[in-house]
Amino acid sequence: MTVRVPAKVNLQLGVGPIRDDGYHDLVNVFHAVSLFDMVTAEPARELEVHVQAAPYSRVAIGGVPTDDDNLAAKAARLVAERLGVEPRVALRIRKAIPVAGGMAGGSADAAAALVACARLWDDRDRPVLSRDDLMEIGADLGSDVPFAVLGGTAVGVGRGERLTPALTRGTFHWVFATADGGLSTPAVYGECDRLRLEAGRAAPWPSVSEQLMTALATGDAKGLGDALSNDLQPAALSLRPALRRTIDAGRDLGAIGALVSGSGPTCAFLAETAEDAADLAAALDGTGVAEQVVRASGPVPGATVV
Ligand SMILES: C[C@@](CO)(OP(=O)(O)O)[C@H](O)COP(=O)(O)OP(=O)(O)OC[C@H]1O[C@@H](n2ccc(N)nc2=O)[C@H](O)[C@@H]1O
Ligand SMILES: Nc1ncnc2c1ncn2[C@@H]1O[C@H](COP(=O)(O)OP(=O)(O)O)[C@@H](O)[C@H]1O
Repeated sequence: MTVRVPAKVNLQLGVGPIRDDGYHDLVNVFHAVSLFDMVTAEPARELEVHVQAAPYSRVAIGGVPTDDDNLAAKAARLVAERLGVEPRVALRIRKAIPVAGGMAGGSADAAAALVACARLWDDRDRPVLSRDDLMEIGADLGSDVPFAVLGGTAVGVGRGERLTPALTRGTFHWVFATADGGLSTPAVYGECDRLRLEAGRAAPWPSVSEQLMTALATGDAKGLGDALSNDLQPAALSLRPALRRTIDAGRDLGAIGALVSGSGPTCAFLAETAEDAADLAAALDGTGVAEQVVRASGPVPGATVV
């Protein structure tokens, strides 16, 4: 059973006040893009996790656990528990999504494992677990996991796990600049809180950008480029000042939108056409500001059996 699962970029990441449980209330507009991890699940004597970089990808897999800490392993255990079976499965993960890169690669693998294990263990004719059930189980694994099951473009509220699909038209063309070394998501949220406290600014209550929703619904790439926003960007730049050069380089080379993807350090650039994206990727690669330059388009479906 092999499942293909996409990376995400956040088109809007509005970070509200910190809650009693330590999470922040968000308006999180997720957009799934055509950069995929593959997860294969096959029967085995016990739960095993194997991780490798996808062919032709230069993802550094050093930081990815191969034990029970791997989010895909946690996902397999939760599905087994719900179906009342033993988690006897070997999970083979081929990663193309950068690790700790702000593109939700770990969440993607968890989503893929949920879908793959449910297919492996659930009743084919009368499945116990629906896609909604898998999204609900996913929310216990991480705020971004339900979206990796769903895919497309969607607005997430709460900690990002409560999703409503967004209306979109056409395809958007992206270029991603990866960085050497990741950024820790809790550290970036912590830095966001610290910067707000230092500036004496109360956390605003975020709301969905109408400009963004209109651009998505009409397939207006320029409008989308103008409406992109990420409240975690100042924190990511504070922790990794070199990213400023990457963002500026993309803009100088003609990107119609540029921002840090989620908690970073990957930077995302929007182009008007596929051809513009190819030109931008080639030019950006030549500047040396990125570890790797990757092209992708969106929206694409969530975790899908192939
Ligand atoms: C920032 C975002 C944007 O989509 O993703 P990345 O860019 O890291 O992929 C997400 O909010 C990350 O989601 P995810 O990576 O699933 O986070 P979780 O495992 O749920 O939480 C990890 C930690 O992030 C912080 N966190 C996460 C979500 C949220 N709404 N508020 C938070 O403060 C908390 O410190 C939490 O302990
Ligand atoms: N399957 C997995 N792939 C990547 N990282 C994983 C996985 N399972 C657990 N992790 C841990 O989660 C951390 C964050 O991973 P990732 O989801 O790639 O980043 P981000 O939250 O920035 O999108 C990694 O540094 C790693 O320790």
